[in-house]
Amino acid sequence: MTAQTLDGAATLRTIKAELAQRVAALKEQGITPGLGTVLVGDDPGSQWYVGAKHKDCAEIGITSIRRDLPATATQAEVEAVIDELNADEGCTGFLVQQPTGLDEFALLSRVDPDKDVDGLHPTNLGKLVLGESGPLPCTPVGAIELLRRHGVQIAGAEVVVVGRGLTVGRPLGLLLTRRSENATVTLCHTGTVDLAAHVRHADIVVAAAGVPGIITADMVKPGAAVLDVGVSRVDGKVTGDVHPDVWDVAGWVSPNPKGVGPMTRAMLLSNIVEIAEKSARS
Ligand SMILES: Nc1nc(=O)c2c([nH]1)NC[C@@H]1CN(c3ccc(C(=O)N[C@@H](CCC(=O)O)C(=O)O)cc3)C=[N+]21
Repeated sequence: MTAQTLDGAATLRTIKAELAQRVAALKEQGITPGLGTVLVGDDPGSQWYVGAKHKDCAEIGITSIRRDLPATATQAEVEAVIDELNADEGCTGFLVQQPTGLDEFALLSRVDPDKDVDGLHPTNLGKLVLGESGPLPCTPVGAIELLRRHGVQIAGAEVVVVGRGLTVGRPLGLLLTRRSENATVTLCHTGTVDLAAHVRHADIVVAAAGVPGIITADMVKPGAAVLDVGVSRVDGKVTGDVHPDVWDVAGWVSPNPKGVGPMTRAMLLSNIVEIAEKSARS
């Protein structure tokens, strides 16, 4: 038996086609959405991600505003760029690519929460906890959307999330336990004593630990859906948290690359379009 693919690359293409129509409708109302990015330093991975986001935008008619700063940029210099983008009317929303090596909490907090396309501003994470609407974090929402678009049932499912990071694991537990999703979530992490015992019960496993191959075939319930969110580089190649043998046991697997990564970009585009549509209504 081999698992079916949760195809993030194909789903990104579908979502882009849907969003292109909404962008065209906005343009008829005289609104052109604009995405800003702030990149600090010259990490090749970060440069690739930011480049991909702007390419996506160009394809669907979203304007790009790109601010690349040298690795020597100070906290104050990055904050000045954030202030500039907060004030820029052509910038619908923007993000500061992580990691910056600077005080990340201060940077996140300085972004106008209404322009926070990452959904990581303390106000927006607070809204998520409180059940209020607002921009949502792209990677965990992308993981949920990937399951939904492949018909994997979330309501009633036992979900094991491995990883408690700010951008994936922690918000994913909050998202999946909302009434609208109705999953039961166990949040595992490096302090979990017996990871295998938890994963074995899961209908859906989300591996976001950043430990190559941490999810092995013997841990997975036959037929389960396994999402590989971990990104490590082993010998220059992207390597996920899911061991390749898991494909023989699981019902669904999201590959890595071409799984949740492209979905993160899809949800970023979706957040931008939603902010622009909200401004069109007001
Ligand atoms: N403020 C901020 N917002 C982010 O959303 C953010 C960030 N910082 N820092 C880094 C992470 C990582 N991230 C990815 C985006 C796209 C892919 C992606 O599309 N990957 C492709 C190609 C992978 C490759 O070949 O390198 C794939 O999975 O198929 C992956 C990872 C966004 N992040």
